[in-house]
Amino acid sequence: MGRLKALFLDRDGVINIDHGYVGSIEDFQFVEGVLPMIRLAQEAGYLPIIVTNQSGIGRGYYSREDFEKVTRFMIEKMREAGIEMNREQVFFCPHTPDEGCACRKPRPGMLLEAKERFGLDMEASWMIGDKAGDIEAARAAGVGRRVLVQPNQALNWKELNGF
Ligand SMILES: O=P(O)(O)OC[C@@H](O)[C@H]1O[C@@H](OP(=O)(O)O)[C@@H](O)[C@@H](O)[C@@H]1O
Ligand SMILES: [Mg+2]
Ligand SMILES: [Zn+2]
Repeated sequence: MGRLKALFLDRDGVINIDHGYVGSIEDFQFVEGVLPMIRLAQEAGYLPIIVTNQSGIGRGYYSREDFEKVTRFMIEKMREAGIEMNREQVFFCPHTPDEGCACRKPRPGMLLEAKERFGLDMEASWMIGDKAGDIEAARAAGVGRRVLVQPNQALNWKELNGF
């Protein structure tokens, strides 16, 4: 039995519309079509894993608790859409760019933490991001397939081999 393969997902601009430092449920709108896409990937054997830069916390725009509230809401909606999702599948970086942390994309820290937690086959895994830094983080973490989407546009995964 091969190790688990992941569908790594950026959050803002991929799962929800990136309005800029989304820190409340009111501002959280799912990108049209993204939930069915994630469900399709899960049915194809991919573990959805969210890796998100949340410098809004470090910048003081919203708190960690605000982020956790939004995350609970997001997970609930994903479950309602038939996706098996829990909090352990969400990794975030609360730091500002100038803190020089290891977890902020384009650094691979969050993806490597997920690899350890779930015993992932990174070569067989995918990354969907809306910024170059998302793709760089995935490449640095050894993720085999990396897709840059237009911000706030869901991808039609039937067109992509592998799903
Ligand atoms: O796309 P992910 O990684 O899920 O999250 C990105 C957000 O944390 C925010 O990242 C910020 O970049 P800076 O962190 O200020 O460079 C800005 O681009 C915001 O518009 C954006 O909402
Ligand atoms: Mg993004
Ligand atoms: Zn960090």
